[in-house]
Amino acid sequence: MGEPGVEVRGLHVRFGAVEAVAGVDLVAEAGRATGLLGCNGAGKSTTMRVLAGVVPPTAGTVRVAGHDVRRQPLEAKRAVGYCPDVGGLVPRATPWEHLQLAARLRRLPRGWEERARDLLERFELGDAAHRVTAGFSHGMGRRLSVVLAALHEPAVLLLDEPFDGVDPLGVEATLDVVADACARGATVLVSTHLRELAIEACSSMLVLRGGARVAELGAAEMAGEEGARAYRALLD
Ligand SMILES: Nc1ncnc2c1ncn2[C@@H]1O[C@H](COP(=O)(O)OP(=O)(O)OP(=O)(O)O)[C@@H](O)[C@H]1O
Repeated sequence: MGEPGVEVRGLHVRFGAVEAVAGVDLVAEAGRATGLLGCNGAGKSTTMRVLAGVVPPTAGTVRVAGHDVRRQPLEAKRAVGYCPDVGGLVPRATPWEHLQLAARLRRLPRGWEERARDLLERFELGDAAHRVTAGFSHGMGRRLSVVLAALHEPAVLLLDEPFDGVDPLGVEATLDVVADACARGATVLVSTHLRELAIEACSSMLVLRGGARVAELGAAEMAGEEGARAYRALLD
């Protein structure tokens, strides 16, 4: 088996007196989607931010596509496509301008426009491609954030709350993006509160509580009423 796409050992993240992440271990394999679940404040977004290179780890080792986020930050960031839980969009820019900027920053070769147009159509954003995002609904913003994360077919795709407030067509398009990424051998992490969508999108789930990992379950173990009860029990 090759190197895991994401490898986190003993991750701690502290913000002043708050320990947001308190010793998380996580190994996510290439070609698979892993869910990050847990209550509000469990440390999911902070873990995602560390993987995306937005927040530095206080302690622990974090490798993304084989690159240490502390020692090789640029290489690690290049390997990642990140949909943050909030923000990330420029209100006065259109989706097409966001895509142009992403393509330039990532030095994408000619031809990226076709994939960009295809993604916009898949996410029903074709008609809004040249409207500033300031007027977007919450769900439209979520969908555009997934498009931007997926544009360059990253080795590691990080989707933080991608389904939040998104309509069924957007959910379907997001599930397709996750499946496509897995099929081409990417490592996918999806943070969500929606257990049923996590089961659809991911083959295994990591449950966090109080900044620490409390369980790792297969999708089947989370399914149905029994799975719902098992998950609920992990949250208390
Ligand atoms: N920049 C920050 N400064 C101070 N505390 C922070 C900061 N970011 C996160 N925290 C704290 O860290 C803890 C974990 O937050 P985090 O956003 O990672 O949780 P989460 O599991 O993503 O929650 P949610 O499901 O509500 O999105 C919380 O107590 C939060 O208040």
